[in-house]
Amino acid sequence: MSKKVQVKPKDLKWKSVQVSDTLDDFGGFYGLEEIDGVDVKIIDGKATFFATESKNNDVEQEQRESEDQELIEFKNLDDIEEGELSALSESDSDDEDDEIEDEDNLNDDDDELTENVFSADLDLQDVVSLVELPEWTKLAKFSMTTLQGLAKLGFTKPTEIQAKTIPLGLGNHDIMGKASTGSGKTLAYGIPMLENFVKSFKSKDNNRAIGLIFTPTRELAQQVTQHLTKVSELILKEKNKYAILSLTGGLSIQKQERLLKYQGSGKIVIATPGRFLELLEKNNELIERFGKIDTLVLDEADRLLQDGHFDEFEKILKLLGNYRKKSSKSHWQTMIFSATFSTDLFNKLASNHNHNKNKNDGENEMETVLKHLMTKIHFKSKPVIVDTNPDEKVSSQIKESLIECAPMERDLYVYYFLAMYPGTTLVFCNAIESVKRLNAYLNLLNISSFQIHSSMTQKNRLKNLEKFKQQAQHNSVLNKATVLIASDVAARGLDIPGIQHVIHYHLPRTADVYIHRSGRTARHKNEGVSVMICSPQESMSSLRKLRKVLSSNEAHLKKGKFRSKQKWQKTVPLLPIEIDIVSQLRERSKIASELADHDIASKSLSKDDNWLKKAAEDLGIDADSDDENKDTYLAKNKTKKINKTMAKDQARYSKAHLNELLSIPLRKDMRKKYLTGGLVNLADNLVKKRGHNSIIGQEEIGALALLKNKKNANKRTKK
Ligand SMILES: Nc1ncnc2c1ncn2[C@@H]1O[C@H](COP(=O)(O)OP(=O)(O)OP(=O)(O)O)[C@@H](O)[C@H]1O
Repeated sequence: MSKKVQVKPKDLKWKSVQVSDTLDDFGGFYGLEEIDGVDVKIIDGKATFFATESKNNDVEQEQRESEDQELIEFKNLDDIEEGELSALSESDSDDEDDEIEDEDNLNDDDDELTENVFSADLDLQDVVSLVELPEWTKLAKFSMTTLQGLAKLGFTKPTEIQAKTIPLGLGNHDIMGKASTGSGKTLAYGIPMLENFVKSFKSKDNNRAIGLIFTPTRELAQQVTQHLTKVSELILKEKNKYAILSLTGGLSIQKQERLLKYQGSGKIVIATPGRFLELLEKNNELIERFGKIDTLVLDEADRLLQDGHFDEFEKILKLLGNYRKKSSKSHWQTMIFSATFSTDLFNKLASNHNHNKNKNDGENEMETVLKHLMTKIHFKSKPVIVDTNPDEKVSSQIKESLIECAPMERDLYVYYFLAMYPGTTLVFCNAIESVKRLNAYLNLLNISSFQIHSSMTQKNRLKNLEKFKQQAQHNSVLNKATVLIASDVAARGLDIPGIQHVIHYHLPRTADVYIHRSGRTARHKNEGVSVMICSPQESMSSLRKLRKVLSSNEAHLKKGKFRSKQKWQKTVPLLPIEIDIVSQLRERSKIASELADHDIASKSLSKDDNWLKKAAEDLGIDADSDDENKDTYLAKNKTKKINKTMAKDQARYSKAHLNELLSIPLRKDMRKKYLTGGLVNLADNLVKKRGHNSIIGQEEIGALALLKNKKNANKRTKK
């Protein structure tokens, strides 16, 4: 009886197996080999090979001859049943160098196979552990690709909205999903679509488009694309590099048309309606291609169905719907998701329906909204409504607060907040000019600040977002503030990791914008702070309206069980302010504000002059500045800007003065003249590096902890 000895995977003599040359018939296989007379045992989660001794010598002998033809057997992970693991050739660690050396000999195709189909670090241990995601596998049967993606992202269990909607999505139901911001809606609709995508590799029509996802902003489309790509990275190999494709404005349409021509590209498309309509109208073939989709998704649906997106979206639905009818295929599955679905957001939809009349007593808000939606969007059947936050409007993981100040002191209190709580902060302004100005103001105060707004090019928006994320990572170690200042284009859906605070520099115009802005913090299971800065007048008017909408939850009104509406929340807790710190910041803030006004006004004036000169050149006339003065609007506008500028030496002096002030450390309780005097031995704290990073004598406490302590303190005093 010949003895079995352990052999290394690379010493095995694999024989390649002839298979048909079209990928489809591989049933997901990318290359196939077989071997006989070798046993495989799983030891410590790793495949170990045992060959008969005689085989072993031959194996070594022949291995050298067949080395460069080596095609390694890879089984598409989706075909691996639990517990059944084919013998996958894998090098153990001491052969790593040879393995790398071998790879150098592989020709391009083999390179592609080795690198594309199976990442070397995904050894059996990982594959075995992948199926051990019980919280997911008890929900439904998922492909190994999806489980592998979820395991790699560390998503050990589904969020509530995912657990409730994924089985419905896999069951091809139409869905209307509502869940608080940061609760995982992207994968709630993304995973059922990815499962169809994985299955499509076994279907004959491997080029068919599987799904279309529409988002209201380019950034969100980019983010959803990245999110889905990460989950399905295992199957998205060179061959499928463009299978999940983002098609948005702001980037080259020619390139997007070229990418759509690649074999296997655009099986899942994430698009903004404007650009997608432009592509459809330029190329009828795309109408046929995307008319065949299985699933259509509207992310941030309420925003998509207003703000002018709806007209474009309606045209897209008509083009694809007409094709669908002609091809007499059943209608596609439709899933619409948002954190906010409130009837007043759907006025445009309900314009030809007076929704008050059509509203049945006790009908809840979601049903009313859905009724209007169904007049505009053709569903396969009545969508299943999944509402995981019927009561609260703002995620319960967000601590809200308010800073009341004079209208001209907004800058000062933003500066105060950032000085006191140097974390990662997102500041929202209602106007692009305010974004630019605040960005200049904070940079003058040596605070890392970046801006994104809709009048920037797409490339610059994405670049600034990237720079902000990198700087935030760097600064968090140094406990320094990093700020992203944004207009509401950034409010929706952006998932920027680690945002600790959201500041509303201006009060949002509607409740849903407030919810979406605040939802940029407290993502998934994290907590965060949302601070509104408003004047006393605003507190009495727009803030009261905002709070009333946020607190009114009609979900409580059930037919026959009329319960009184929750008393709307009269107050949001005021943020405790250290007046002595504010007083030390006042002069710096004033100089920085003036310099920021000067910067913005000077840039704007020079832009106006250039524009006028260019316009005059184009018209072949002299740029006569008098013309400009004759135009009262231009003249007034110009005067306003000139009044904000200062003479060059004045600007230089102010800057020098500001830098001098910035070199003086802030100190709590200015009254204490001596470091060792008073109740707290400041010197001791300094030596032991206790207390606030940049304010002497100030205790180190974050805004979230401060508000939580305050809330608990209030509870205690009420008892
Ligand atoms: N099952 C999960 N386990 C852990 N984290 C998850 C899970 N699903 C999603 N996440 C993470 O939670 C964060 C929020 O996800 P996502 O952006 O999909 O939320 P959302 O509900 O779409 O938010 P918004 O309403 O702001 O668009 C992301 O960072 C995502 O990676």
